[in-house]
Amino acid sequence: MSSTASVRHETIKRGSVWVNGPLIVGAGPSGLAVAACLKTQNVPFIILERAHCIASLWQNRTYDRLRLHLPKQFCHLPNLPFPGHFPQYPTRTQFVSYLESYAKRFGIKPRFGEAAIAGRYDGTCGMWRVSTGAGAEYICQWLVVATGENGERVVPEIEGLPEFGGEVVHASEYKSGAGYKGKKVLVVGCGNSGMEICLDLCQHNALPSMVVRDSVHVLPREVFGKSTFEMAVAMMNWLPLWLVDRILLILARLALGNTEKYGLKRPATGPFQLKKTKGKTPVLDIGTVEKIKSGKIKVVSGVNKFFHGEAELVDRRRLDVDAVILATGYRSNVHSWLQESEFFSKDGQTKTPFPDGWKGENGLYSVGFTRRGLSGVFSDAVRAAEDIGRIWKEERSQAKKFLAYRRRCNSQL
Ligand SMILES: Cc1cc2nc3c(=O)[nH]c(=O)nc-3n(C[C@H](O)[C@H](O)[C@H](O)COP(=O)(O)OP(=O)(O)OC[C@H]3O[C@@H](n4cnc5c(N)ncnc54)[C@H](O)[C@@H]3O)c2cc1C
Ligand SMILES: NC(=O)C1=CN([C@@H]2O[C@H](COP(=O)(O)OP(=O)(O)OC[C@H]3O[C@@H](n4cnc5c(N)ncnc54)[C@H](OP(=O)(O)O)[C@@H]3O)[C@@H](O)[C@H]2O)C=CC1
Ligand SMILES: O=C(O)C(=O)Cc1c[nH]c2ccccc12
Repeated sequence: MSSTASVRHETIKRGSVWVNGPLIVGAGPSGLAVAACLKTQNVPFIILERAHCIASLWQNRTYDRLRLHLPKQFCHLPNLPFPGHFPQYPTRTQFVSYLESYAKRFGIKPRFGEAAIAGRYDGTCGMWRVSTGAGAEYICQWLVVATGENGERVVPEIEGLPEFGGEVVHASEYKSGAGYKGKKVLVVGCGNSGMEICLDLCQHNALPSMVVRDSVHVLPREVFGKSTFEMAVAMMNWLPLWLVDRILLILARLALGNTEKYGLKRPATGPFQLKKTKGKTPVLDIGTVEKIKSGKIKVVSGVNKFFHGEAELVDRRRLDVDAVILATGYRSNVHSWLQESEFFSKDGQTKTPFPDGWKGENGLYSVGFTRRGLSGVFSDAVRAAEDIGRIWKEERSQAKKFLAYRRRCNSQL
């Protein structure tokens, strides 16, 4: 007994922080949402954030013209709806100001500049131990992973890119097309980022070409003035997913025409089925398809390699290129710091599908790994906080009983 205690004592660093309540890693929408739900139950917590602000994805790694692309009723966090004057699709600035007031309303004060760099479950003491780049170690009974599905950018290694010579940026560094007037810009990737960046470039009189290396589902953001996403969600209550997908593809054909004619080949699996199984988000079009049809945006095949000022495509064509924007997506960073393989899969997503992927073993939780955007964040945060709150209260009442018992025993001595 005493030897175990001394081993434990030795392995716990002098400056370690024992967390009273859960440790939340990440202060994006997910971290803030779970923190707010804990606050409403008076459960204490510590929240770590690697950046120096909340919601760093939204504040630092998105472009100026970005808006939420799902209607606002699918995007607010628990316990605080968006202000009534917000439009149907709030702007990035509005969303950030909502998150700022959310943090303020619930008194959430993240520890900024603290990136989790290592985390593991210590079976000896039955606690999670998380080290940060700032040199601290946090020891906690509950660990909530809220670092996001988009924690790191995906930057492909394409032959010759270092020799290209022109500007190369990832979509997360792109702010606006203002500096690209008259430039031939190759946008690699045709997800929502690539499509919207091309549109932005067009509107700033640049000359964008968009790489579509395989296939993509493009749906109109609205059909007959109604949100396509909202319609899909309503249909899913009554119809199987394959049928919802069929209907959506018919609507897309009516609204956008045959997009395959313009190089936008559709995947064999339907758009929502693909989102569910592979996490690949369909593009919600806000005008890019029109620009492709009018030839203002060129669709090109995959890139083979780069030369100085040029790109060679898979179809052997050569393009003159002034700048490259890699709209090649993001990945989770969970495996770069958390030593765990039961709950999180190799790609840093949770193994159990929605809505049950929020709880692991030994006090491990995840919020925001549902492949369902902000509506998934809402669902996970409420469930995780309720579960932690319940256990927290049970343990506290047991501890209180124990202390009262000790006091009684002491007074009888
Ligand atoms: C351009 C873009 C637009 C989007 N638009 C929509 C939309 O309209 N609707 C929608 O529903 N979803 C949208 N999404 C999906 C988006 O992921 C969610 O909206 C939302 O940001 C998820 O919140 P999160 O807190 O889980 O992740 P994030 O917003 O990524 O927040 C995670 C936080 O954790 C921090 N962090 C990461 N790693 C560490 C670490 N090791 N230690 C400490 N802190 C760490 C990050 O700095 C960040 O602040 C969009 C995504 C992108 C990229
Ligand atoms: N609110 C909004 O309006 C917006 C929302 N978002 C969301 O942010 C998330 C990330 O979106 P996004 O940044 O577009 O990332 P995505 O992962 O959705 O798309 C990445 C794209 O890059 C392509 N790609 C990756 N590597 C290469 C390569 N080596 N060569 C050629 N193409 C490549 C992919 O092709 P392939 O499919 O073949 O792998 C895919 O087309 C999504 O969930 C999206 O919905 C993004 C922007 C705006
Ligand atoms: O924008 C995103 O990344 C999202 O994850 C939001 C979202 C969740 N489910 C969808 C289905 C179609 C388009 C966007 C989304």
